[in-house]
Amino acid sequence: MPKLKTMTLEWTGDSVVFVDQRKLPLEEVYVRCTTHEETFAAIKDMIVRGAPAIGASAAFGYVLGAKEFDGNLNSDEGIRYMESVKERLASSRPTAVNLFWALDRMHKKFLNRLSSENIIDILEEEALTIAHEDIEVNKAIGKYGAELLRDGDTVLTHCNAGALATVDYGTALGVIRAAVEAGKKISVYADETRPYLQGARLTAWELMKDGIDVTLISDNMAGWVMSQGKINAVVVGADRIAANGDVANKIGTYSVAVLAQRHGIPFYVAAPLSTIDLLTPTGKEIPIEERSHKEITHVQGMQVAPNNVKCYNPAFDVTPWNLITGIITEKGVVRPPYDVTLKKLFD
Ligand SMILES: CSC[C@H]1O[C@H](OP(=O)(O)O)[C@H](O)[C@@H]1O
Repeated sequence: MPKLKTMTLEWTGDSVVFVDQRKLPLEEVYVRCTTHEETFAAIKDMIVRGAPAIGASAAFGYVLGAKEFDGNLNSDEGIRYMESVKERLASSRPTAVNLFWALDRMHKKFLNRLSSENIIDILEEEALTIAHEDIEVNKAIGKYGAELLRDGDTVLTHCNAGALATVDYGTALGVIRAAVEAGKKISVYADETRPYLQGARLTAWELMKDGIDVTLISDNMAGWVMSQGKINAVVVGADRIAANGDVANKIGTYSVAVLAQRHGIPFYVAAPLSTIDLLTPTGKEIPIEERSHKEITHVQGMQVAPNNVKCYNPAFDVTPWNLITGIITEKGVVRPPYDVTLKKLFD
């Protein structure tokens, strides 16, 4: 009996199993990780992706690392080994702060309780707590966000900030789910989100499975759709929110925010407090991951560009705080000045 099983991942006690999100929606293939190195690879290769999902996955990877150690974890060697496990998992992807938040939390628990005989059980419990908390947090985000949407609204979203980007339920899609659960008729326009196509492959798939009205568009259609008056609000996820409210999210989010402002459409970011990084002052300091050029030159393995063409593939961009109408968190919706209101969330 798995100790935790959701659409995104399953914790069995000695492995973490992911649905391979690279293969969705055409194939549901599962990948079992029994070591921290395999979990590192699953995050790096985007078998599992999405800021909160990455954080929870790394937490389970940390537990697997502790289980691998052949010796006494309560020793200098054991402490050095767990520091190496933390650093290895932290090196999988640089932008989503949830990864570092979860690993810091796991490592703090390890250092505080390493003399306990059942340290591995304690670490497993902490990873499960992180996972279960994520689901509850997403439902709270959904509740607050749903209050911003009216019956009959059409929402545009970018990338996938759904159940597959979290342990379950989703952040931006959690807002849409909660509004529908509250009885509101909500339609969604989903950007396909080149180059990795999280919108086409994951968001459209999730919403159709839930019976929520979704229209898939290519990224370059967002402006035209807005100019036709089809969109009432934009709701997206986040990978890291800086102390001043600048938001790093999937590449293309910034363009959507500019278009939303141009058309007088409210632009909301849905994210848990674990995505807010008060130690990063502004978006300028957020590390932006660059990924393989093959993600641009190939679509699902089919080459669509000339051999050796020069490419630039930033996986994220930064939306300045002054383009963001509100940030929907599990503690409510915060509005500018974010350098003040975000800090208050942690009082
Ligand atoms: C709920 S966070 C989802 C966030 O993560 C995605 O990035 P990636 O698919 O590269 O992990 C994207 O930025 C989403 O908004």
